[in-house]
Amino acid sequence: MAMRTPLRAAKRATSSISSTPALSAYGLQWRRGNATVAPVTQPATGSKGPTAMVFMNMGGPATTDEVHGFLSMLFADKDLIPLGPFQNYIGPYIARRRTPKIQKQYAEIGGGSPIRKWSEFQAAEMCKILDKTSPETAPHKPYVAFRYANPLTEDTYKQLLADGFGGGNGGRAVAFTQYPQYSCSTTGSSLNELWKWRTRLEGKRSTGEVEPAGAIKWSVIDRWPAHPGLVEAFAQHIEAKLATYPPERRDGVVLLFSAHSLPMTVVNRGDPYPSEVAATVYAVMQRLGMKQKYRLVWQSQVGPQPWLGAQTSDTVKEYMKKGQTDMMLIPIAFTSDHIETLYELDKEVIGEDAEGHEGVKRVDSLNDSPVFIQALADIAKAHLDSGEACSQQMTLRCPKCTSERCLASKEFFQGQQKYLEAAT
Ligand SMILES: C=CC1=C(C)c2cc3[nH]c(cc4nc(cc5[nH]c(cc1n2)c(C)c5CCC(=O)O)C(CCC(=O)O)=C4C)c(C)c3C=C
Ligand code: FES
Ligand SMILES: [Fe+2]
Repeated sequence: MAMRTPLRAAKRATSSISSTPALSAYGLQWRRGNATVAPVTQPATGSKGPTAMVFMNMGGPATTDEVHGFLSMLFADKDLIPLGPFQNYIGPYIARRRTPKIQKQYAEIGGGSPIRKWSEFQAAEMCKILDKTSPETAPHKPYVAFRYANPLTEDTYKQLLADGFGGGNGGRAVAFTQYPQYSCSTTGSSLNELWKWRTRLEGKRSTGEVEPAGAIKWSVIDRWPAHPGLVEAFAQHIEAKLATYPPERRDGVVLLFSAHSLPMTVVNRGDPYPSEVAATVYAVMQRLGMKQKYRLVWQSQVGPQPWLGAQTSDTVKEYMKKGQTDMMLIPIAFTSDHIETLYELDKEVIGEDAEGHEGVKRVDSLNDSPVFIQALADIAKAHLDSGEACSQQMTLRCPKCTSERCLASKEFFQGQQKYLEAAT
C-alpha cells in the first residue's frame, strides 16, 4: 500500500523487546515437560511456559520523520476513522495535509512520542514480576504491537513466529491491551488487526474451519478500568500533585479527569468506552474518599463532527472565568505520556487556556510507576490463572455494529477457548 511507504521506509527495529536470544535459539528447552536446565539469565520453563506477553497500543512516531507514516496508517484504519468507499484516497490526503501541523507538535515535545520507550519498559518490568509470581507460565517474554507505528502488529507477529511461538510449534501468547478502558476504536481496532495478521501469517480460520496445527494459542486481556492497582497508581499520583498546593488551598482544588473524546457517532453506536472511563474516575474518587470536587471532561477532538463533551479546554476556560483557578488535570485513559499530555494539556490547555496560571497543574502520567507495573503483573497473573481466552464482555458487539471484522475477530478470540483448554 502506497500510504504505508513512509513508515515502512523508516528503519525497523525488531519488535521483541529484550536482547535475549530468540526462544527457538535455546531450542528444546522451551518445550513443555523438557527438563533441560535453563540459561542462568532465564527463569526455568514452567509446565505451561513460555508465554509471550504482547502489549497492544496505538503507538506514536518516534521522530518527526515518522509522523506522515503514523498519520497515514491512522487515517487508513476503518475501525477508527471510517471514511467510506474512498478511504484509500481521502485517508492519505488528510494524512498529508495534517502532517506539518502534527510534526510541529512532536517537535515541541522533544521530537517524538515516548510511547515506545514506556511500553517496552512497562512490558519488560511486568514480565520480570510474572516470572516470579507465575512460574508455571514462565518464562514471560515481552513484546509490543503498535497499531500505527513501529513495532507494527505485523512485525511483532513475525517476530513471535521467529522466536518459536506458533508456526507449527504451538505456544501461548496473551494480547494485553494497554488501554484500560475498552473502545472499538482503540482496543477493538488492535484486536481486529491482530486477527488479520493471524489469518495472513498462520492460516485462515473462519467459523467451522479447522485450527491450523501448531498455531499460536491466543488469549486476550481486553479491559481493566477499575482494577485496584490501576486505581491506586492514579490515586497516588493525584495525592502527590495535590501536596504541591499550599495546605489551605488543597480542599478547593477541582480535579479534572481528562480522557480522549469520541465522535458522537461512535458513542451512539454503543461503544463501551465512556462508561468504562467513568468507572475508572469513580473508583479513583472513592479511593480518594470523595474529598475533592471533580469532573470527567474530554479532549483531543478532531474534525468538524460532534464529539462527546464537555471539552477539557472549554472547561478550564469556563472555570477560570468563574474564579476557579486551582485545578488539576488528570489524564485518565492513557497510561504513559503522549502528545495529548505533553502538548495538548501542558502547552495548549495549561500554557494558553489557563495562561500558565500556577494553580492549574497536570498530574504525572503513570509511566514508570512501580504501583502501576505491579498492577499490570497482577492483572496478567489473574488472567493466566483464569484459563480464559477472553472476557464475556468482549464477545458482545455494539448494538449498532455492522463490521464484519468485529464479528470475525471476536469469534476467533472466543474460539481460542477450546485450544487453550486442550493445551492445559
Ligand atoms: C483512549 C485513547 C484514545 C481514544 C479512545 C481515541 C479515539 C479516537 N482518536 C481519533 C483520532 C485521532 N487520534 C489521534 C492521536 C491520538 N489518539 C490517542 C488516543 C485515543 N484516541 C492518542 C494517545 C493519540 C496521540 C498519539 C501520540 O503519539 O501521542 C490522531 C492523530 C493526531 C491528530 O491528527 O490530531 C487522530 C486523527 C478518533 C477519530 C477516535 C475515535 C473514533
Ligand atoms: S463497533 Fe463495537 S463491536 Fe463492532
Ligand atoms: Fe485518538
